[in-house]
Amino acid sequence: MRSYAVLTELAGKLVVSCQADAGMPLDGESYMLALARSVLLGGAAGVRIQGIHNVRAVRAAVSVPIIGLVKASQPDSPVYITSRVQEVEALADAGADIIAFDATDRPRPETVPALCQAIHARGLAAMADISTLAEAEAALGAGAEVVGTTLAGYTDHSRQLDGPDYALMQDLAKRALPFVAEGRIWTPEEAQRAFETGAQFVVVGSAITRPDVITRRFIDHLNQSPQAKS
Ligand SMILES: CC(=O)N[C@H](C=O)[C@@H](O)[C@H](O)[C@H](O)COP(=O)(O)O
Repeated sequence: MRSYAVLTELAGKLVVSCQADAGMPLDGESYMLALARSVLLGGAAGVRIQGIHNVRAVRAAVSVPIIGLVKASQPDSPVYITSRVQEVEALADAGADIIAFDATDRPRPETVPALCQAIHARGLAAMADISTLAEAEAALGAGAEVVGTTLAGYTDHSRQLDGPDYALMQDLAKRALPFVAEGRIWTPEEAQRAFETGAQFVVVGSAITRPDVITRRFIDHLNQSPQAKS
């Protein structure tokens, strides 16, 4: 496995995912750039950015590491995070330093080794988004530098949890497999626990950059309280 300076640079640090679903009010490159600049002001060491135009816009303005990905639904396949070599090429052209791709064990348009090879051919680091230990082992065996717990709870065959999947992190740590903690991390304490469990770095998204989701959590909680107005 090659070593990538960008992974060393992020070790022990917080990366913030800046994403908006298609059609949401923050869906637009100027908004993504503003979010990226804001989280960097707050001390994020890097950003995770979805979409070619967003990666290009953020790359032009910031020098921190960018984890790039493309979300695109595929015909006859449930995978939607970077699943094609042509997406890898476009992310590399746009200036990503690390490319995140779906490495789950599901029908896919192109294989995990083919994606890793395409990422490495551009001199970039491969971050395999996985949902289980077996997927992590397969992806690292196929050449990925690091796995992300990103898709734990988002495949039918993985543990469905409300919070971060620490059991998966522990399994990865026990086997000394390099991993990034990502997915449903809502508090600084949860991020700290992920580091204590052995994460190389931690990625937080919704808790910082999705005001609609954050607001909904407040509303849902308040609606459950006896004082709530119906
Ligand atoms: C499952 C999936 O599609 N995850 C996506 C991956 O890029 C993003 O929608 C998440 O926001 C990101 O993983 C960060 O996670 P959280 O927002 O829970 O902190």
